[in-house]
Amino acid sequence: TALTQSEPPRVGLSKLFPDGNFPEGELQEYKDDNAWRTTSEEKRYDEKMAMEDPEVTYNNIRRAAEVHRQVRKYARKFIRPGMSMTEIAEGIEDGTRALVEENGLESGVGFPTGVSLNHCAAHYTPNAGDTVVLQQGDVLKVDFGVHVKGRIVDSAFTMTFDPTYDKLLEAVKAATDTGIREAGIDVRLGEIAGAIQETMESYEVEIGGKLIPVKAIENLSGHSINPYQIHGGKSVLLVKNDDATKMEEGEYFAIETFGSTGRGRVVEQGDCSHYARIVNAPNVPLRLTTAKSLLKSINKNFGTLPFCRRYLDRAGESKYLLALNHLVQQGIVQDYPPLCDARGSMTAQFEHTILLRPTRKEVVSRGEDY
Ligand SMILES: COc1ccc(Cn2nnc3c2[C@](C)(O)CC[C@@H]3OC(=O)NC(C)C)cc1
Ligand SMILES: [Co+2]
Repeated sequence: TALTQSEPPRVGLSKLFPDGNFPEGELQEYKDDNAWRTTSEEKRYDEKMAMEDPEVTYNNIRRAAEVHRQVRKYARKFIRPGMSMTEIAEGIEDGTRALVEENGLESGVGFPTGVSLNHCAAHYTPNAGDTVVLQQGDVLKVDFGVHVKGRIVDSAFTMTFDPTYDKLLEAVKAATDTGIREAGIDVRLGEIAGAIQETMESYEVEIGGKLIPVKAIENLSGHSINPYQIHGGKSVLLVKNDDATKMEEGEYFAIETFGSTGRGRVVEQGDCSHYARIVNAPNVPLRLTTAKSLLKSINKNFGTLPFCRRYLDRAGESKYLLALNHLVQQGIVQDYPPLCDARGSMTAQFEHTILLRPTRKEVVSRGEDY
């Protein structure tokens, strides 16, 4: 039996971690008026919870995080200009499904593999027939998810193949680390946003002899994550605001920031690929028989996890577009078109998933790469 991961990655992690214990992420103490948590009653409670049974509490998401680290390590090696977006997305999905030992809704891909290019920041993955090929000068956002028992790790990084936009990537990586450092129990979302924007906008990029300020994208955000629900309802914006909503103990957050050399604002642009069944969707009677059967397939294969058209193809669905658009119109499925800044601008993203544990923050998706 293999004791190390193969290349391409195909060895399930239960074989690499036979005792079922998966590594803890990076630990950060809470700041200021929550620092007391490190040595308090909660500590014993927290440790008791973690020791109680390795499978319980945080072990599921740590298994998902280890899959994420091993797949992205391979992705950063194999993704090269000249590859199609389909080859890139499927290379990541094949690795994820193998390592997480995909098993229905128990474990698998967390959401569609985002491979947004250049001025597009999020929610692009190729549909069948997409012929786009990665170019040398492209700025590629790789945003993919892994889930174990519905606990989703949402983490993303940006890849380039020449140094032109290094300062943009540096700005976004720094802004995301600021967001992670500022996050904490009882911290206001608006405060974190202000700190993110300040870090992001302290950078500029020199393009063709011109200095361009990096802008935080004002209508994108990080978000809370619930079991089987990628967006838990709380948004961590990237620009200063007075949202007094607080982060709470036990919550999971995707801390992601997006920087741009353009407007600093995205609009919906291009064909939709990303969808998700709405949690507590209205139980409207569906007249369209094809919509009824498509909804059954969505519930069976994804539940409320986001999916894309390629995943419907893979599940054996065909000629489903009319039915899918009907489910969107009826408010049963939400569509998420690609989100793009101005043509000619460049956007970058870095993202981690953090756990607000009683005694400390755990950056569960942290790796040696970012
Ligand atoms: C359908 O597949 C997905 C996959 C991930 C998500 C998670 N998410 N939810 N919202 C966003 C995201 C992304 C993909 O992180 C990118 C940023 C985007 O922020 C945003 O729009 N914020 C406004 C509400 C202000 C959602 C759906
Ligand atoms: Co993400």
